[in-house]
Amino acid sequence: MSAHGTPIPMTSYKSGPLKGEAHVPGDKSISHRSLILGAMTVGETKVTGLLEGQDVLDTAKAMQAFGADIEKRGETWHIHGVGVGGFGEPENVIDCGNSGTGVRLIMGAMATCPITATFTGDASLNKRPMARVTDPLALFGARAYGRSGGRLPMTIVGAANPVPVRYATPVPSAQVKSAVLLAGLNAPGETVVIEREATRDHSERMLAGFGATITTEDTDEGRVITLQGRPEFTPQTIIVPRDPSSAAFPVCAALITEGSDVLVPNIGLNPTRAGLFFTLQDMGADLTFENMREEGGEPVADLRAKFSPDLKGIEVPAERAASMIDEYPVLSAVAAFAQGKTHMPGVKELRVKESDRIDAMATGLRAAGITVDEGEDWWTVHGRGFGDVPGGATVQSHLDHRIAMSFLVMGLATEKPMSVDDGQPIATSFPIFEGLMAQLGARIDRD
Ligand SMILES: O=C(O)C1=C[C@@H](OP(=O)(O)O)[C@@H](O)[C@H](O)C1
Ligand SMILES: C=C(OP(=O)(O)O)C(=O)O
Repeated sequence: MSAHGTPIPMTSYKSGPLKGEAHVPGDKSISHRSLILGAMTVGETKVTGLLEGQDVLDTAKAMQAFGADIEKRGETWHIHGVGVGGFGEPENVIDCGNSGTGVRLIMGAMATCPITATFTGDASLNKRPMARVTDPLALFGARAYGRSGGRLPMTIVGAANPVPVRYATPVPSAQVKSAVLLAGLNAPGETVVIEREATRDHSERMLAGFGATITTEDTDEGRVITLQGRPEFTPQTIIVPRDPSSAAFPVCAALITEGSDVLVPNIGLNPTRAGLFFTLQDMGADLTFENMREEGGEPVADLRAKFSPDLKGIEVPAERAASMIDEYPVLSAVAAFAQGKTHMPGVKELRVKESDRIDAMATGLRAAGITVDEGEDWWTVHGRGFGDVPGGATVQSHLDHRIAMSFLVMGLATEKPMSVDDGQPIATSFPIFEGLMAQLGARIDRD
């Protein structure tokens, strides 16, 4: 969805106590992958709990353009796929809207099919680097023609006779890893991806679920993932777990608002995703995992977050970065209410998300009265402690849902309200954010 409508300015006001249950939507990463793998499978894959955020809806549309039949009946999405290597050539440009995951995974999935497709996105996506994906796709035999700097719009000419690839990812990125694995599906023989730092492993888990032969081995080189090409996929019934990256917002809101006690049920605690929650506990948050269990091969718990007035700033371990990469914006908002400094190293990937997230957060935090230091690969938030964060700023969301939601959560506990210039991007990942927060007792208004 490239067309960006009228901005929606929003303001959040000191609130609390927040009480009740927050039922957040389905996991965005798993939702994209369900649609793409379903589209690569002959027969009917059924998905419930799919995130109906704009990013995922754009991926659904794209899969239809490549030939899959996708329909929602009742609460279930039904996908009739075309098989591995069966994608047809889209008649039109594929618009992935705001979604890095969507465009990069789909490029991978089509790169070993004998077809050509052109991709575009919104103003944010068209600034993001794509060479990280097109470089390894070239090794399969695919060609990419984009704007300078490897930016969208971009045309990919798929390899007619793909060869398998062995690729060590130069950046810690599940999107790059997944693009290579999806391309490897239609290459004969063994495709190998090596990642120095483990990133989210939803693709590996789901590929195995659909019937691919895929192994993961931790070695001195890093994590080595080996996939056998040209598998026979079996349609699946998928229940998408709730998104820990969305859960982060009500959890953090509860920690910083006086008297709060919020339960966020059924949250996936896959270790490659759960870093924020351990970091908050390290800061002294009253955050507990209740009813720990296993569902669909993933650890799941109900999160209980209570007002935590004595948070302390910490050193966030760099090796934890990949497991909480999307949560640094909201963590930095919480860090403003902690005593002392929170130092966050090893995070240069934050500079190439929907916005430069270090710059976007640092600018807004400073406007709200918080000192922030930053370098290319790190930043430090100087917390002022609970009850001493001025707020009173209007900040830019830069077409970035997580920036918008982070400042709106922050404003629930600052002395003066916090405003964002545009809350519209929230719909990409968390379309029910406003209603859910209101139900808990948060005052977040459209201006
Ligand atoms: O694979 C995925 O589903 C995602 C991977 C991460 O991006 P990178 O691969 O760029 O780190 C993350 O930031 C994004 O929200 C979702
Ligand atoms: C980085 C994100 O998404 P994407 O890369 O898919 O745009 C995100 O959701 O925080």
